[in-house]
Amino acid sequence: MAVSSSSAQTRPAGTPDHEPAVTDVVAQQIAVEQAHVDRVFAELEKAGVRADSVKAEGLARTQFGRSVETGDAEGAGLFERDALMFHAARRRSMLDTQYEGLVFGRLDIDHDLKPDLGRAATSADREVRYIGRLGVRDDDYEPLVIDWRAPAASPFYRATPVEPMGVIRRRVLRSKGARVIGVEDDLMVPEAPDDLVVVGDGALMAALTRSRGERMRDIVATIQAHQDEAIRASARGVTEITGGPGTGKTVVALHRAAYLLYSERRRFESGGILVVGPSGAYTAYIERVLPSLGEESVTLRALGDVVDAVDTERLDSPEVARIKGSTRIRTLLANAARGRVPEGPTEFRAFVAGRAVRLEARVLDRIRSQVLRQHQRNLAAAAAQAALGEAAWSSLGITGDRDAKAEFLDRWEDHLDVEAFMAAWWPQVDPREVLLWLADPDLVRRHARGSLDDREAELLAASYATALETGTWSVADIALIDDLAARLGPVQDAPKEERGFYEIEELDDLSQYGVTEVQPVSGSRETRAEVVAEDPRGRLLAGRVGKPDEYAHVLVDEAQDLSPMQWRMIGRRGRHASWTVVGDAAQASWTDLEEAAAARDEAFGTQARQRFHMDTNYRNAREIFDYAADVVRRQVPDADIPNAVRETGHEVVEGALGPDAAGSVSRSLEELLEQVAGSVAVVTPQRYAAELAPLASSDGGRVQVVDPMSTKGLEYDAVVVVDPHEITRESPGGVRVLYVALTRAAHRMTVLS
Ligand SMILES: Nc1ncnc2c1ncn2[C@@H]1O[C@H](COP(=O)(O)OP(=O)(O)OP(=O)(O)O)[C@@H](O)[C@H]1O
Repeated sequence: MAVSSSSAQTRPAGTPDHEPAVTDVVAQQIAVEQAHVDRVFAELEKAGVRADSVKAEGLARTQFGRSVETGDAEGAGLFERDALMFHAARRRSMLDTQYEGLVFGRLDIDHDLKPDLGRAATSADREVRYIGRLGVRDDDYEPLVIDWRAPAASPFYRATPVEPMGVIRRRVLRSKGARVIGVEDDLMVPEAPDDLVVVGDGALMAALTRSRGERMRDIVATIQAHQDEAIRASARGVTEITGGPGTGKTVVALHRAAYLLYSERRRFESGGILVVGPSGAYTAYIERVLPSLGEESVTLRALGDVVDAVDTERLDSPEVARIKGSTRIRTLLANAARGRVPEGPTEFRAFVAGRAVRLEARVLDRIRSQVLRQHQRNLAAAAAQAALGEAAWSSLGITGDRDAKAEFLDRWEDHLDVEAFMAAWWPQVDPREVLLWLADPDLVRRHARGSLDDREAELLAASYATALETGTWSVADIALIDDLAARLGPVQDAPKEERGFYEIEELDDLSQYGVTEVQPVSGSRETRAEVVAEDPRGRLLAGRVGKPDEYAHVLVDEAQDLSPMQWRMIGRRGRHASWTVVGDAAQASWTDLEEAAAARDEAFGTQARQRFHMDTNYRNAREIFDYAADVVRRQVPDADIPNAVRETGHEVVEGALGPDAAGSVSRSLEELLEQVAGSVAVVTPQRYAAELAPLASSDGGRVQVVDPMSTKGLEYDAVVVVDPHEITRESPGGVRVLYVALTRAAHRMTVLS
């Protein structure tokens, strides 16, 4: 640790009159900052009491909307809200050991600073500004801490020695709860004033060297100037953030979400922000970032979890995923959604108003097509019944008798046979049912004629047979369920009286047997759960697929992986939204980038776009990243290769896998567990997954065994990459997915071939 300046004024009382030891100076600086942090916490305690009463009056949330810097009633409302958030955050912090400090920054500012003159003003002319996760003022309404998102905090992120923006010293405070445990300074002028101590080797390096936990941390104390630009960019239109692995795209995008909620709270809190990521592991990994920034109102969804009632992690084979992801499949979905219900009736026969009516399959098909041209299927039962009635009357060949027709149609409306026929011919169709119809290869071939070949039809049908066996959907199915839901319309409840009727019947039946306690028809939760557990089909159809929620802002991470069908699904949730889209084409697992780009453009509409490019890799040690970059460059010459900033002196270790894969991997694992303090991952292709799975229990949960696709967006202290050749062979994106696996390690990596 470096101490570049100190003086008698900054030494603690009683220090002998010689240069103080480095630790003394640091301890003393920590004590100075601790005094301020204590004041902030004391103020918040008082504010907590005030905030509770504000809350009781229901006022707090009606007064949002302006910067915390405002001195009027709205500012007060915002401040009380911050106090409320503080109390929520504190409760959370007891559970969350990662929670790092409410006050994390300090600026010493000289408003008349002339950078080229070098020396800055003495303490009397300087302003001290503290930066934190939320804004806090004292009784006189003087700011004790400024919210990191407020304009007044901006120099903390933007000041550089070339353009210091008045800042002499930028200080980052590290804390554990309310206790300050370290400070790191950056000097923005060539020489510090005598009374200003500068300690530390820079906060960024300190942050990057720390070990990785199970959850991503926020970077609010060390956001870099180019990242800050993307975070604070205009909320309108589409913001695209690109850059290679580890360049902070995800973490920047999440801070942007927090910034949008701060700068336009009314719009984004009521309209909602949706964050979509590649997998459940990813959402679990990032889920603490926004709460640690004080924001709880963002919806996080994995691609397998975008549609309500369905949540899956199962991946199809690359071949099947390609069929399900391409918009070519829409022909099949459209035809299936418009087609006959399998096993539905193929003709209608009944006596209505004393007349024998018979309608053949051809007529029924024609009526169905006509009705569906104007209506969504699930909303068209009444229209279908009416059209059927007209057709039935025409089939009788009676002309000119208006009264007879009116009487016929009247009887038709509530005829029991017609009702029974309608229930079978035009039932409410769950979009998931339609997908399960596709387990029939003949039906797929018939409906997909011209859009899928026979082999593709075969593969697709087989995948739905698998769904029916396992009771699980695949991630790619979710977008198809969503597409079908949009075609079919929401499933309608049966009319209320009807249900009442059955309930009474059941009640009567049971009472005959002396049963006194009667369950509702839908059954108790336990019974339903049991049925669902033993019945794969029941599992696939559990819950209700509702209308998609719409959001005011949609943030898509790992956007390069979205298939065209997934873009359409997300697009339905952001029809009136602004977007933040984050990605790196060199890490793509969806191969037809052009088709995906077209679907993405359709989702964005004609909105203006702004682009930000990140070119510094903050995750991987330079040795690790150079290794990965060499691999990807060979096959993807135009890959966007960032610059890794941190060296460790530890090269990537290459080894042989040998016939005993588990033995080789576990030896490498032991070494890595010795070398790093945090998380270690074994990234393995499918071939060794079962054999290596037991390694995950080693070392108190520090080790994870994961497939390459599931590591997207994640990172670990150390990684063993197993059989890179096989990873390339089995993955949908080939070497691009291997590139993902090779860029997950922060400090150490072993590759076993
Ligand atoms: N300014 C910063 N200060 C401290 N750490 C940072 C900073 N920027 C990025 N990082 C760290 O770098 C790592 C990589 O960030 P992130 O996961 O957001 O990168 P990414 O570009 O999304 O990567 P990938 O495309 O490989 O998933 C994270 O540990 C993140 O906390």
